Amino acid sequence: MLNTAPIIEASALTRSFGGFVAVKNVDLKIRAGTIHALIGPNGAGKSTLFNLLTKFLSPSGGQILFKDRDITQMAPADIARMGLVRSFQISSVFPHLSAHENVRVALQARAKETFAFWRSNATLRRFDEEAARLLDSVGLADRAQTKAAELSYGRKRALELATTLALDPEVLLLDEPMAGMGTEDIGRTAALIRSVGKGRTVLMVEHNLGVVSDLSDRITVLRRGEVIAEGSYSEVSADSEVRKAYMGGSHG
Ligand SMILES: Nc1ncnc2c1ncn2[C@@H]1O[C@H](COP(=O)(O)OP(=O)(O)OP(=O)(O)O)[C@@H](O)[C@H]1O
Repeated sequence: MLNTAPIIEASALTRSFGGFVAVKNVDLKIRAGTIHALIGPNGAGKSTLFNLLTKFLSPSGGQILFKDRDITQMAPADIARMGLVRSFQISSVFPHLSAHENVRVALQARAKETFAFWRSNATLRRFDEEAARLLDSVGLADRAQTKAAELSYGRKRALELATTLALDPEVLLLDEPMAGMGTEDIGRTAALIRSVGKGRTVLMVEHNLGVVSDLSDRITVLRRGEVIAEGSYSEVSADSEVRKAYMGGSHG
């Protein structure tokens, strides 16, 4: 799997804010079918790099290829349509709709683009069945009729994942999926990411190194906007530069 072709390939990716270079000449290959994590101390440039790859920020220089197509100048909605979908911090959940309705809305939004006759009863039934299947896959079958606003934090995020999966992404981009979660939700969400990662590519920024070591096939470590190491968890955690970066804490 680690030898599959890169599905995302960034070269010499750079982003400056005024005179400050937050991401500097980053070369990055995300291989198809892998779970790939971006880590590094605070201020290392992880969020900036993630925002560049998901097209929430424009690069100051460099290039991003997705399945060999140049997406450097494309908008987030366009790359989402191509199968590169970002979850957690943007996917919207409607608080007053039930979990089931939220997933159905996401399924309908996707179908609208492909089927002209999506309102037929048979199609609506299919949406209901598919929504139930997706809720089940994220462990929310017994909360299907609960309003999103009434779900616990961890379950809300599981619902966000279900609405993202409704778009059937080829690449799932997760921005700190464990942020703000307690131990129990972390365990459940990690299992969820592993299961939805089967047959897809996952790129995540994550601070919880236990989760990173548990889930990731490959890890890229950033410090001060540059890649300082890449490899498996055991490789990067044995790297002296990585150790130094983490010892340096927030000054990384
Ligand atoms: N919009 C911006 N304007 C100015 N500077 C920015 C902006 N966004 C990020 N930076 C700076 O770029 C550097 C990298 O920030 P970034 O948020 O990408 O790091 P990070 O690795 O995600 O950090 P953390 O782990 O704390 O979230 C920081 O020094 C930050 O202050």
